[in-house]
Amino acid sequence: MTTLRIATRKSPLALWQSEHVATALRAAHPGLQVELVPMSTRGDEVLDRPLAAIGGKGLFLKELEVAMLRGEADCAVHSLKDVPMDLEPGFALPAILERADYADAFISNRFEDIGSLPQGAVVGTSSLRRQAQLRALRPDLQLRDLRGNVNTRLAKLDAGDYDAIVLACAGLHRLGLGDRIRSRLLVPDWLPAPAQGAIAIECRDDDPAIASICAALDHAHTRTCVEAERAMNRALHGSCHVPVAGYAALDGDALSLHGMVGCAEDGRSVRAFSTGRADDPAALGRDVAEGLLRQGAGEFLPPRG
Ligand SMILES: NCc1[nH]cc(CCC(=O)O)c1CC(=O)O
Repeated sequence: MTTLRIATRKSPLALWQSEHVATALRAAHPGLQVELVPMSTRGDEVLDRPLAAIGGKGLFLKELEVAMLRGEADCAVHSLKDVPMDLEPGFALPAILERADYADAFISNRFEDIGSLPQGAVVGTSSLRRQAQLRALRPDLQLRDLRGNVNTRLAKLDAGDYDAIVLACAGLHRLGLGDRIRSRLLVPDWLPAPAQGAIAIECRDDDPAIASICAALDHAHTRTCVEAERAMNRALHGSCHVPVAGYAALDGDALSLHGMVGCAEDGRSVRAFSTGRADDPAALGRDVAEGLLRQGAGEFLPPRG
């Protein structure tokens, strides 16, 4: 191969993540040429409607997958939390990079944390998962939609449209905006999206040469954790239509997983925690999903079938 071509979305965060992968691949394979193929996706273009209404997270992948099928790119870089639980047939994730900060960030120009917001304050987030957790902690808050890339969302906060917003710490750190974080929202009180903070490389599953180049960046510890989180989400039929949150930690051989399913409208939620073996993260994910369903999570999930 002469040059490895990475398909990427054009948002500043996507470009940062793809550059990060390109740099790491060049370091892992001296002499390898790597270039980015930036492209726009429907998820980036339709900003006036909630993601759930226009087809969900897969929208951020589709155009990049088409480019790989057409031979215009060899692989694509994604935030793993935006990757659907079941990949399109014919694709694989040969590398999951070491997870950065997993936590959500509370961001405000006037308030330090959720607890110090005044009664009835306006908080911006379009994430059902974040809305459900905010409602549970503070039923008085007014939650308003907030879409667009990270810089757009910060600009809307600065324009005074919101008293506070919630974003992922990882994205802020990557864009050099870590100083905007007023407080980190931490496990177990607040759970992130499954796989938040992890970057994945996707490629065609019929191209072992490319998969093996990418696999040099795989981080086994992170893969174990996010497999537990994604197996839980899969067992719940989670998607961006459902407020599902989860975070797994690995300490030696001991894997643990916190899970939550909630209701964005009224903040009701169920939570589960369990521990399992590092060599079977999917079993732990299913175990926590069963615990959530036993407690009535089904009520918050869309009808099956
Ligand atoms: N939903 C968009 C998205 N996808 C990944 C990140 C941040 C980086 C990450 O979580 O890996 C963000 C922004 C955010 O949620 O604030």
